[in-house]
Amino acid sequence: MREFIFKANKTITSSNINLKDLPGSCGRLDLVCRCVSDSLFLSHDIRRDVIFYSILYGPPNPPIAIKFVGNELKKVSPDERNIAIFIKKAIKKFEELSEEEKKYWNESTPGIYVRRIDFKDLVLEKINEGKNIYYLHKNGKDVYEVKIKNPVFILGDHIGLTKEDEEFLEDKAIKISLSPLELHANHCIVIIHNILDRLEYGI
Ligand SMILES: C[S@@+](CC[C@H](N)C(=O)[O-])C[C@H]1O[C@@H](n2cnc3c(N)ncnc32)[C@H](O)[C@@H]1O
Repeated sequence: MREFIFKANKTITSSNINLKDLPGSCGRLDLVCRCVSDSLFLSHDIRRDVIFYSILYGPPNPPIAIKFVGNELKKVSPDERNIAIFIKKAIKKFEELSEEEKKYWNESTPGIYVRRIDFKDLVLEKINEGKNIYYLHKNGKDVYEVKIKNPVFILGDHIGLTKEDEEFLEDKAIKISLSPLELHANHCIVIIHNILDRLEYGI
């Protein structure tokens, strides 16, 4: 199983999503959609061994976490607009829940769940599940020097993680680098998949 957590610092937490303005008024929702697409979709297929989380921290009601489960997804297609429609449905579902219900994962459409949980608590949950946490960062240890097992990969958005998040991860995550260059988060996901695919196929 490969898992990804993408922290979206500015992404809208209301279902009032303008599908014609994902980067602007939706607070870089386009980045979230690209990460969903690149983590879960193959050509004419879905990666069933992937769970992708994004935690949205934009106004008006943060944080909202959305989970995409590869082996349960139905009807979602890889284009940004289609994914944004499903995120809009998930946030609408969230808005209709009671405060108690919001504490747990609630399915909005097949394979897509929504919940109130912050970044740190989600990371702690993953550690409790026995996962290993890898924080993707340009200045980390070279990826080829690290043994990746049972992974959850943490990615920042255009702003990156806060200093506080990084301090929190300090003793919980292995910081790994894919390149000396600053890459887009969705491109990092593609590279990680390729490295792990090649290992799995013994190449
Ligand atoms: C556009 S970058 C973030 C840039 C932001 N200004 C910063 O300083 O963190 C988006 C995310 O991709 C990941 N990333 C970017 N370049 C990387 C690299 N060379 N190796 C590993 N991860 C990288 C990091 O998780 C980063 O937070």
